[in-house]
Amino acid sequence: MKEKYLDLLAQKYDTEEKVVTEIINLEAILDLPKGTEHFVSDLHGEYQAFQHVLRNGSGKVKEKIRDIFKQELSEEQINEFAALVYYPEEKLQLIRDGFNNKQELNEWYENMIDRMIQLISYASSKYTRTKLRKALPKQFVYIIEELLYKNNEFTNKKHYYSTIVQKVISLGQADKLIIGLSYTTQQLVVDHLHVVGDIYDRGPEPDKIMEALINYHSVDIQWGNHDVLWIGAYSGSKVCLANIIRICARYDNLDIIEDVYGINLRPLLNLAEKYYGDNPAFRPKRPSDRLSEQEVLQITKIHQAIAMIQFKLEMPIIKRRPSFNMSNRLLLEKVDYGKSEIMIQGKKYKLDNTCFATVNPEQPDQLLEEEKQVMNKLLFSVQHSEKLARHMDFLIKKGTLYLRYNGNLLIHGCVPVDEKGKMEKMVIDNKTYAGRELFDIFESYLRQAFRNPEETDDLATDMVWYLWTGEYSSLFGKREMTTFERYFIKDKETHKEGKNPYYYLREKEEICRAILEEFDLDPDQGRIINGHTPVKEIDGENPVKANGKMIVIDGGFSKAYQSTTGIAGYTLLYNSFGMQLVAHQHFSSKEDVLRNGNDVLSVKRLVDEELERKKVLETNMGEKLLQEINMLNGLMRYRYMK
Ligand SMILES: O=P(O)(O)OC[C@H]1O[C@](O)(COP(=O)(O)O)[C@@H](O)[C@@H]1O
Ligand SMILES: [Mn+2]
Repeated sequence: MKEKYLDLLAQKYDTEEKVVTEIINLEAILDLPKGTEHFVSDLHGEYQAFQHVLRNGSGKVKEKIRDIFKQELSEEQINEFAALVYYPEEKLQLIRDGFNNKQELNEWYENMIDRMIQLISYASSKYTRTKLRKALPKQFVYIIEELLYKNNEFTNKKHYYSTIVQKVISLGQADKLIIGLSYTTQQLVVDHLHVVGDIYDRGPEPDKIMEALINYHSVDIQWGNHDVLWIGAYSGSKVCLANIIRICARYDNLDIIEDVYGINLRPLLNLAEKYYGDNPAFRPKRPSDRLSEQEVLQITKIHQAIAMIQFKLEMPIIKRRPSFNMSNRLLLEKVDYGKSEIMIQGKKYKLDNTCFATVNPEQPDQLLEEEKQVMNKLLFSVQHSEKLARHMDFLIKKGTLYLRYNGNLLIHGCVPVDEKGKMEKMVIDNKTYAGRELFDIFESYLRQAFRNPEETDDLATDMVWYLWTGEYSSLFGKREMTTFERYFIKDKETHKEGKNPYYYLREKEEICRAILEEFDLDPDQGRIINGHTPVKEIDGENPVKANGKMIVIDGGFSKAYQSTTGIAGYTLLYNSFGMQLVAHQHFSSKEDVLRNGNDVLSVKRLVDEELERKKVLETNMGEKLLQEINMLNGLMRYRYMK
């Protein structure tokens, strides 16, 4: 077996020199400082704000510009330069419009190209030349390398370089070069991106975020509860599908379903028009000015129709899966339809804003024939949307339920524990799981559901819905989801969703250490990185918990939640010098950055400083490279050193 493998390897490295070169190359990489990891979470469809954080590398781009140019450029010029690197196409347009003389513009080009080359040279100092080359715009690699490796000490060469730049300008290529250099800079400041869940729901453009991630140079995703809801819908779960449409209606985002993913809502609208009227509890949350009263009414009707379908669809699942332990959510059975009341935990509540026209009180879990047909059509449409297929494929390919990366544990929600901090157990298919094993079995069910989209009611598909809303789901982390109560009961007491004890126990170092150990990570070195719960900076909450073992970075991108956090949330950077938490102020708009240089105010907070600069050798990637080196050494002995 081993020899066969080495023979295969020898096809790629077919000369002694090739093997030696690769070994030396890999050894050199191991000795370089580790690349910068960038952590973001809870993007919730806010593409513009996300783009900004991505393009400015949570402040890294400006930091590098400042490092090099603080002596020669004013703060205003630094902001201008940074805006150019973030949004080169638009900024160039503005700059060009500002010049009325070609000569001056050309001087500006020459200056700018020179500065950008300096910036790239600085930002790439911890990479090999090969890696830098891969990040350069393809059509300009030769030119940029000539400019990069110039040596100003030999002034006779200066003329040569100036000639190159002037040629680029006179041939009308300056804009393209600057744009290419800007994207290279963005790529160099962040080596790898982690998205700690919740790309979808609430905001208007999750699809654009997906496209940006698909095009990003290096990324992994830890699924959030909202992401698995979309995966569930695509995998055949009708209840997940009802949920995503309900949330889109609630946030006035039905465009995503109809226009972006091409899913026909007409059958649902017809049903909605037939059975529902206006209802204050179901009006969209942030109706925009672009909506007419008629459109608001339409959305309100769709919202009710799909919410009622959702409540009905939940019931058979709860009944066929006793281990989900959700029988208290069989709410439609607890309603007194005559009196419009409900009994919850022994207490009677009045129901308001009800819309039970399609409910048969004798059999409240029964869908009308029309409702069934609507759901079948919707599911067909969802499973045949090419764009959705591409996005869901990517989520599955790059995503996991949790990730161990460079010694840290990345999870969107929580590790379900009891009050004492012991991992909660769940019985699935007659076997008991807890801790890491529970995560692994959840993930394998999700993948199974995705592989079998034609199965709509099997355990795997039901399990995806459980991940959205179940008590021991690592993504949800709450006792129950009180959607029904939020729509129909005034008393806010019933809206509470009791959190898993994890959310107060994670303040304790020993709990976090135990979790890290459960995931086979070194508790002295590792940390847990969490998303999901907005950090209420307003109330003095600290995102760094448990003596630094726990970092909560809910990005707070979601506009709907910014009033509860007081800021626009956090992102995290982890480079060879240590970890830095970045607090972002509310993002106004791209135009504001472009015109006024008003970058989001990002305040850095040091989480931890490495005593010695961390090298690639000490990372996940380093481990892989070491294995490769070992194999190449093996090949060397086997083939060439006889
Ligand atoms: O803010 P909305 O639209 O009422 O949604 C509230 C629901 O969202 C959830 O908070 C889940 O979403 P998050 O993962 O963003 O917290 C549920 O627990 C809750 O019922
Ligand atoms: Mn979440």
